[in-house]
Amino acid sequence: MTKIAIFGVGLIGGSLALCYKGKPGFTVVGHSPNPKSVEKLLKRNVVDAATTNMAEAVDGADYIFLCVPVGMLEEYVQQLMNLPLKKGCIITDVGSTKATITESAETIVKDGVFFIGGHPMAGSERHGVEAASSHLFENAFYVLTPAEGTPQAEVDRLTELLKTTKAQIVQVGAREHDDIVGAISHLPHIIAVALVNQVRGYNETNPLYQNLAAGGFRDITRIASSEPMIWRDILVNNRQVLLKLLVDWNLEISRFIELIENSDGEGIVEQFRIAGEFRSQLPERRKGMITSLFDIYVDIPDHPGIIGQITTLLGNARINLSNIQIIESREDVPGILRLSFRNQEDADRASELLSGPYAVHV
Ligand SMILES: NC(=O)C1=CN([C@@H]2O[C@H](COP(=O)(O)OP(=O)(O)OC[C@H]3O[C@@H](n4cnc5c(N)ncnc54)[C@H](O)[C@@H]3O)[C@@H](O)[C@H]2O)C=CC1
Ligand SMILES: O=C(O)C(=O)Cc1ccc(O)cc1
Repeated sequence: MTKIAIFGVGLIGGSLALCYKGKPGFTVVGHSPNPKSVEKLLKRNVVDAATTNMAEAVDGADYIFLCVPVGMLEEYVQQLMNLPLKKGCIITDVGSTKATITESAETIVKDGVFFIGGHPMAGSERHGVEAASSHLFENAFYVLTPAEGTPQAEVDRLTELLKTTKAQIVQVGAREHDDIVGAISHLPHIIAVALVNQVRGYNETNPLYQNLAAGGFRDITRIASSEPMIWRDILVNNRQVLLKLLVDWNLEISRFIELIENSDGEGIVEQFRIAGEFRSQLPERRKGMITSLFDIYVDIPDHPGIIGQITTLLGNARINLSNIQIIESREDVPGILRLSFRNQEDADRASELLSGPYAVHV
């Protein structure tokens, strides 16, 4: 029996637990310092066992996943090293930053125990075990950042274990990871929050801002709803990278100020053109940092109750809808409904189910 211990059974820890729970040959133990959380984990059936006792959680564990906020990782590794761990046990984490924990854990971990940094590059703005899903990591990258001294055989062992998540496992240097993820995930979270707060300020004197802010504004600011404590730790931890990125961001904004000041239409067109060209080369349909949802479009006649009918059909078939949006609905034009799913399988099943009664476009 392979024993997996998970510390911090929230969105990511809970999703990992669900990947292994019930699979033959695995037993999953969750840890929380809070007895109420332990009760909740057992009631929700995401783990085989749960405890507030660290020693009990790691007793005989083959793998230990640290899924707590980034600021707590080092302390957890230190506490684990004061406990009797099984020889050959691999400790890994899921933190969104990798340089500091990979470097500090290398100096803390010893005696036949290994630490290998990890970052599943999938998630959402939601948090807590309620938002966990066994499908979360499917088709996403899962980065491992082993320190130089870590034997490749141990990295291979963890890679093999992680195949169950259906993620694509890749190895990247910890510092390189933080540079890249700083640019494609941490900076966008800052920008989304700053943009929402800018509009929130205008809205104080004119509530029409909020009423009209739909569609694109909602889409690009979804990640502004992320869990504050998780992001406090990420931004503070990756501060050196982020300070450089924010300087570059200021340069990008200054460029737009200049283009607009000069009514430089050609320059603006050029900025959109080069951005569009680069963006069109980004991998599609691969779950990334800013999770792509799997969308289908349904033509709907404009009559009352239609949305209820569609969501009931999906619910009866146990297909999880993650978002729903009416794109167009005027008297003279049939409406288009955008239905978003968390994975391709759900999108395909929904498409098949709905294409009987409705016209569906993928
Ligand atoms: N949210 C996301 O989309 C992603 C997050 N991550 C990383 O995963 C880790 C966990 O984040 P999420 O699962 O999103 O957050 P979450 O809030 O859903 O889960 C965090 C877990 O840690 C526990 N926790 C929080 N403070 C604690 C404390 N002081 N002592 C003990 N336990 C504590 C919480 O009870 C919860 O079980 C973070 O390190 C984050 O950087 C990685 C990939 C994606
Ligand atoms: O919600 C989204 O689109 C995200 O980008 C989620 C996310 C948050 C933190 C990570 O380290 C990885 C992924």
